[in-house]
Amino acid sequence: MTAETSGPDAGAGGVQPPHPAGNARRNPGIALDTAMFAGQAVNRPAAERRAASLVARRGVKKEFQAAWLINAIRCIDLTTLAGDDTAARVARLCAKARQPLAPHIAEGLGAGAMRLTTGAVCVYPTMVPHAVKALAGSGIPVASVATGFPAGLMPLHLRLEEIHWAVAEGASEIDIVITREHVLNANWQALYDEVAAMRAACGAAHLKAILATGELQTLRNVYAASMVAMQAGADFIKTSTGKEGVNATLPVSLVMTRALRDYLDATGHRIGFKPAGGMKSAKDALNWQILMKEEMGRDWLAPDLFRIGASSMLGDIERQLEHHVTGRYAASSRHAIA
Ligand SMILES: O=C[C@H](O)COP(=O)(O)O
Repeated sequence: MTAETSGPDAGAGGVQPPHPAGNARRNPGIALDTAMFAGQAVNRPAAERRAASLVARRGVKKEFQAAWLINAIRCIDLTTLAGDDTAARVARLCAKARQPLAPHIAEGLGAGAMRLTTGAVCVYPTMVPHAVKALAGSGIPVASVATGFPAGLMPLHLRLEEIHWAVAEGASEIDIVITREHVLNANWQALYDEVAAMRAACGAAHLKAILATGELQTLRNVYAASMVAMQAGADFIKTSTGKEGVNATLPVSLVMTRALRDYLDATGHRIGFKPAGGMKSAKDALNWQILMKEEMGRDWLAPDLFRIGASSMLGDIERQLEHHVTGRYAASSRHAIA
């Protein structure tokens, strides 16, 4: 039997207004401690079964779906990471981040007065100045990918310089990529040192560590890389760049949330989670929120601890919400982001 779940903030009196970016109290990191993951085996079939059963058993009641989808919007890092990005495309994306729903939909949902925005806008470094300009006064953070995104295969001093540049241009969140080879060679010290150096380069900007889990070969590696990134001071751990062959999946996300829990138990520090890559549907938005609520609790349903990295999910969410309001579906082209 399906155990349905209520609204995302049902215990706190409805959907909350947007949060400022990042945790109030940042993860300072700890010394590298391989004992926290060395003996950690991960049973893939068990992780797959648990992930499948979570979303199968924990449906979202129809009357609460709109609230969950609105909550997903405030957690989206609205993203464009394409070779043909332009200032004009970024400006259109930022306009969408400021007003993610058409006014008749927001009003129909009773959210017209709520200052609903996406969690952030995420772009390549040279697009940061355009995003900063377009988002001025909105309070919406600009996130920049950096460190040779998506592969990261460039000298460390250049990757750190890229972080400095993006921060100087106004990015307040930096999505870094790790060197996958360090994980594949179990060179934990090298991984720790590079993420710690990146965290230092970020200064006040928050660091999201992209693990590129589709290239880490095993779930055991995913768990270990998650733990090392957190030990080195990551504010968020993020699944994927969106450019790997396999991007965000629920079983991988489950393993990463278990690492978040273990790190919290060991250190008292709350780290955020960002699934990203290939997440396109409103159903994805619901599934990942169910995972967060079941594995981490309601605190991980807010943008200071949960983001969804997506370039093309908002259109489907808007479509579903329009259906909720009007009882019919509009053509998806009517909700194009840019
Ligand atoms: O960080 C965000 C991802 O690059 C977005 O991936 P996507 O284009 O598959 O939505």
